[in-house]
Amino acid sequence: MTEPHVRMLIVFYSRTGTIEALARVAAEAAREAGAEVRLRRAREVASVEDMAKVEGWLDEAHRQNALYPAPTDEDAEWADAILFGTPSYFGAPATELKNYLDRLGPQWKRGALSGKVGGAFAAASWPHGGSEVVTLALYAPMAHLGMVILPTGYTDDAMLEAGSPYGASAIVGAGKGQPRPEVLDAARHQGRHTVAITRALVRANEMPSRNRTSD
Ligand SMILES: Cc1cc2nc3c(=O)[nH]c(=O)nc-3n(C[C@H](O)[C@H](O)[C@H](O)COP(=O)(O)O)c2cc1C
Repeated sequence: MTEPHVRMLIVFYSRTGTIEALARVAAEAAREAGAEVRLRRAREVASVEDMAKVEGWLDEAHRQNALYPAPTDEDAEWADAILFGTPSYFGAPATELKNYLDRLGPQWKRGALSGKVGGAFAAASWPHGGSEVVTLALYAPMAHLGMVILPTGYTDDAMLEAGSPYGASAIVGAGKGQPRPEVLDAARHQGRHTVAITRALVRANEMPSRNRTSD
């Protein structure tokens, strides 16, 4: 039997590269599992003047924005599965990512995302710095959009080592740098797992937004 084609959108916001690293390996693993992946970085909403007050922010934004297109509403409609990645900012998801979600009103109205698989992953400086909270916070908009929320659970040892039952999660500490290999494994697992479950729904013809014939 031919495997159904799975389309995955990964939308992330990352200021210093941690979430970017998780998003990249999740995308890589999803592609290896046969999915077509669009990797998109939500754009800044702060003014250039305010960004300039934070060391390195503008440089990182330029670097990452040259690599990843901004997410569009068409990306969300195209996808069968969407993974959202965000840092914890005072225990809440990044405004930049939320701003993308907040532009999906027309899609919500048409039920255009209903039945699509959704998941989230996060990063924080400290073990209790909010990575689980922000992952769960993203479940609410996914529910409003009618998505099939997919936690990772402990479906792989990688989630015991470095994830949470909700999704991959990086603790970066005071310094910056690449996430630990265990964290990258958890993100890879989340990418693969999301493709497997999405593929099953596509195969079962349980992807309402794919079957829609008119608005
Ligand atoms: C405005 C702001 C608020 C933050 N609040 C928290 C926090 O409440 N708890 C925490 O552990 N880390 C906090 N951090 C650290 C970020 O979560 C951390 O730098 C981020 O997860 C790294 O991801 P990135 O490299 O993808 O940007 C905050 C960072 C910023 C800029």
